[in-house]
Amino acid sequence: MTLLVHDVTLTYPDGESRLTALDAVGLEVPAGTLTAVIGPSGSGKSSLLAVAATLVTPDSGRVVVAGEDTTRLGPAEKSALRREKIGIVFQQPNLLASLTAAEQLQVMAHVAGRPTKAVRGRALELLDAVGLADKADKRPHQLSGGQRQRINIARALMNEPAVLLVDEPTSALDHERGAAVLDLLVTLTRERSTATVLVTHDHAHLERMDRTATMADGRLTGAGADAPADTVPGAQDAAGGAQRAGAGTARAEGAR
Ligand SMILES: Nc1ncnc2c1ncn2[C@@H]1O[C@H](COP(=O)(O)OP(=O)(O)OP(=O)(O)O)[C@@H](O)[C@H]1O
Repeated sequence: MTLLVHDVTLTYPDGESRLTALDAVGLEVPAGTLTAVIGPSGSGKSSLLAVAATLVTPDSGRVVVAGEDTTRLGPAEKSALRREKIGIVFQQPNLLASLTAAEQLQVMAHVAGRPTKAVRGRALELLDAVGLADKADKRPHQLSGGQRQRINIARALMNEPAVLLVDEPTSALDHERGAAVLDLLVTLTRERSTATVLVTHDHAHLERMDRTATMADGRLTGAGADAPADTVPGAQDAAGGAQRAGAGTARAEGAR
């Protein structure tokens, strides 16, 4: 299992007490599949992505990325794991105004310490994969909102992540462009074998996702975490990885 969130609870300070944002949440995402997470505002979707991205440490539970139990890692190790194994697509593209489309991607390889000659070629290949081969030398202000979001997605894939986390990628797009971006995410998930989690309010295209999990009041249902481990493709790998890390069984039981 490429991404495994196991029995995760996350609370935030809330006056005198604490607010439970994630309540015993479990999520299993095999490589090459896409899980959509839906749910009302405040139900915990962004918190789930932040925990899966290792940006927020849960109160309890485990997050296993490509066999690595991230709960055992220090801050520097987590940063390295994020750079190498996790691609994150935020709602807003946040592209750098002075860089061309190709440079937006190339800079990711530099940040990850992979400034090889092949970087430009990989950036161009990814721009081609998102339908922007002819925009490599354009700057953000020369591109439409949909094109900027495609660059945002290509940029997240630059370092060949095992896990792709996507937060509301269609919220600023019209229906047609939103549908095209979701189609693209499904195609890239298959082609690049990423374990993809997509938070969306856009219910129109959910039938194209492999799974749809629903978040309500910090609890998640339908995320595959209630399936027996031996029926989920790749689950044995996750169990091996987790056990090597000394973390016990990899079966997630949070979603009921
Ligand atoms: N940094 C924080 N400090 C305190 N409470 C927080 C923090 N972040 C989120 N919360 C609370 O945790 C709960 C879950 O929030 P979260 O943002 O994960 O939900 P969401 O489903 O992503 O909502 P939305 O769709 O509006 O983005 C909410 O009650 C929210 O107010």
